[in-house]
Amino acid sequence: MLTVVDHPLLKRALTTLRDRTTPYGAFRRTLADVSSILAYEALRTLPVEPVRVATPLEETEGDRLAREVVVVPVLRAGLGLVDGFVRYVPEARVGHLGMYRDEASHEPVDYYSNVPPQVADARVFVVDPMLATGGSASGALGHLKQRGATDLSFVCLVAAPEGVARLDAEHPDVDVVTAALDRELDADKFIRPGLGDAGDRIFGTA
Ligand SMILES: O=P(O)(O)OC[C@H]1O[C@H](OP(=O)(O)OP(=O)(O)O)[C@H](O)[C@@H]1O
Ligand SMILES: O=c1cc[nH]c(=O)[nH]1
Ligand SMILES: [Mg+2]
Repeated sequence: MLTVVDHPLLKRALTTLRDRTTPYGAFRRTLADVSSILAYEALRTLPVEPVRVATPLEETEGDRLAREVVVVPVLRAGLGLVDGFVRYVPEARVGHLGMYRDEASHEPVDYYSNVPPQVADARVFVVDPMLATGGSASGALGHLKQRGATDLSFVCLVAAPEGVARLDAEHPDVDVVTAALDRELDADKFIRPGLGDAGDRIFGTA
């Protein structure tokens, strides 16, 4: 299932991120704000279970999270979406998957993996700002399923129709949450209108 999050503050922030004149410091700060809004929406489906709590006046029923949360950024750009998740769920574990997209073939190349064993029993959120061809996201989700994950969501900032279709075909069980569904991929497999190379814009490497 695809959810395009609709919020005026998210729309304004996304416009700042699309703007080619936004410098990387402001880009990073704005992406941290965006990560809170996306995390808030993506975490909406977390299961809770009852717990007794004593107020200063009496005992009553409350809620606690029923499952562990694991957040897995796809390096590098996914790091920009971790803040919001760990702000709301400070006890969340964070795994890392290193992948870059080969410039000629556009296929993802794996270079790092450090995933907590608890993924098998956790609600797992894979985060990466850009879902373009879907190769990186599909590879990341496949890797986590091999490690035992069964309850996965993919959270991004900008999605291309081609990437959404690929996840739908290869990982129909995974919910996708995005701030925007853009028009198309160009000949270089960049998202149009998009925001350019997310990693370079976050880290100032262009
Ligand atoms: O859907 P795809 O076609 O696979 O493209 C999306 C991937 O490309 C970008 O990463 P990039 O390869 O630029 O690495 P970086 O984060 O280190 O910049 C982006 O952050 C995704 O991981
Ligand atoms: O538009 C795109 C496509 C892939 N990766 C990016 O960072 N941007
Ligand atoms: Mg990049």
